[in-house]
Amino acid sequence: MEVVTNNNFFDENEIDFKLIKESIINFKLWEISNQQIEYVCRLGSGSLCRVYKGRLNKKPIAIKVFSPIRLEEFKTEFLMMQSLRSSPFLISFYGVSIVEEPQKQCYCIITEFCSRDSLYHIMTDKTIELGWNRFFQFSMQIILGLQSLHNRKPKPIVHRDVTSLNILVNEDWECKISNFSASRFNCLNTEYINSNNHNKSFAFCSPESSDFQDNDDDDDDYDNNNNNNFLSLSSSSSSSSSSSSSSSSPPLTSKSDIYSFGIIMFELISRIINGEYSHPFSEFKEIKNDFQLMLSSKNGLRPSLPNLCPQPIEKLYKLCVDQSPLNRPSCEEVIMSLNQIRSFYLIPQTKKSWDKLVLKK
Ligand SMILES: Nc1ncnc2c1ncn2[C@@H]1O[C@H](COP(=O)(O)OP(=O)(O)OP(=O)(O)O)[C@@H](O)[C@H]1O
Repeated sequence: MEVVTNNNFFDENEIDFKLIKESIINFKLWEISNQQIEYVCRLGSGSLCRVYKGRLNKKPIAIKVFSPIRLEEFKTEFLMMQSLRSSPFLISFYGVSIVEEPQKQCYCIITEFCSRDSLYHIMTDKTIELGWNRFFQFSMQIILGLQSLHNRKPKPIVHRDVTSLNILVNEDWECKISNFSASRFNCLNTEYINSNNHNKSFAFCSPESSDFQDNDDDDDDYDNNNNNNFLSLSSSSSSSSSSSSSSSSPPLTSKSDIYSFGIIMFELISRIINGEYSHPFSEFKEIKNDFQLMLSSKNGLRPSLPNLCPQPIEKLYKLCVDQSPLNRPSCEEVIMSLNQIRSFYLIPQTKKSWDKLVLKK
């Protein structure tokens, strides 16, 4: 019998699933038997997975099923989720499971279920009325979620794919930051830029995301200035994506997440004042593809807020999407600002004039 020696070729019958499972750190610790899970219906699908609603011990859950070719993404998301510290504004992680099919094993991440879908879905639903109270509530919850990532000890986490699609909202209208599969800590290398997987997120990518020059020295200065010690997959995971060394990656830090938060502010503000959702950058008809979008944001172009936007909110938005990461506020500063602006809004005279700006159906 001919022996096939090419490593790229394998007979599916010979895949040792047990070995794969054992190679995933802490899998057994977090494993939930598939028999305990009841599947209810399909919720949606992303670029990496299919998502189902299910039940575990009668409690509603979301089951994110990764196809076998997405094993690396599964490992990344699993690594991130097990290292999250509990926060009401981060999606709660319950465990992992395996769906067994003949010659095929799909790995699943089990999380809490968010019945109102994503913040994006809420903003695009014209039947939902959004006013300034929701603006303050959602913005505060998102920034508190980010703060718990950025302040994680001993190693902080940068999400790096903060978009309104990745903010899920539960029955009680609480925002939960989710989808950590893109939280590769060296994500913005060429592989990421060229990937179709994340094409929805370009409008949320900070301008420094498209830097490719080797700027190790800058990285050091930047990290010193920001007291950053961000968890890096290159040191904490065996993921293949980490092999592209951080030496050629731009200095992406918590301030990249703040930029993305600023773009979510734009989405909320324009939805509240205009009464309908506008995609960030969609006003610029000359921008036809993601490359042009990245180039334009690198050249300082930003989605423009409605003319009537209250000035303190506009000021905070502009700071968050500042060209220089160093000028962008930290989560603590955003929280302080939001609290001050909200107190100002609650003064009856201000409230009356700001509420007049909200377009009601
Ligand atoms: N916990 C949850 N509760 C309710 N719906 C969820 C939950 N998790 C995911 N979904 C739904 O499934 C969709 C896809 O999930 P998710 O964004 O995690 O997939 P993905 O493949 O990682 O996405 P992307 O294409 O951004 O990489 C979400 O937009 C949402 O509609």
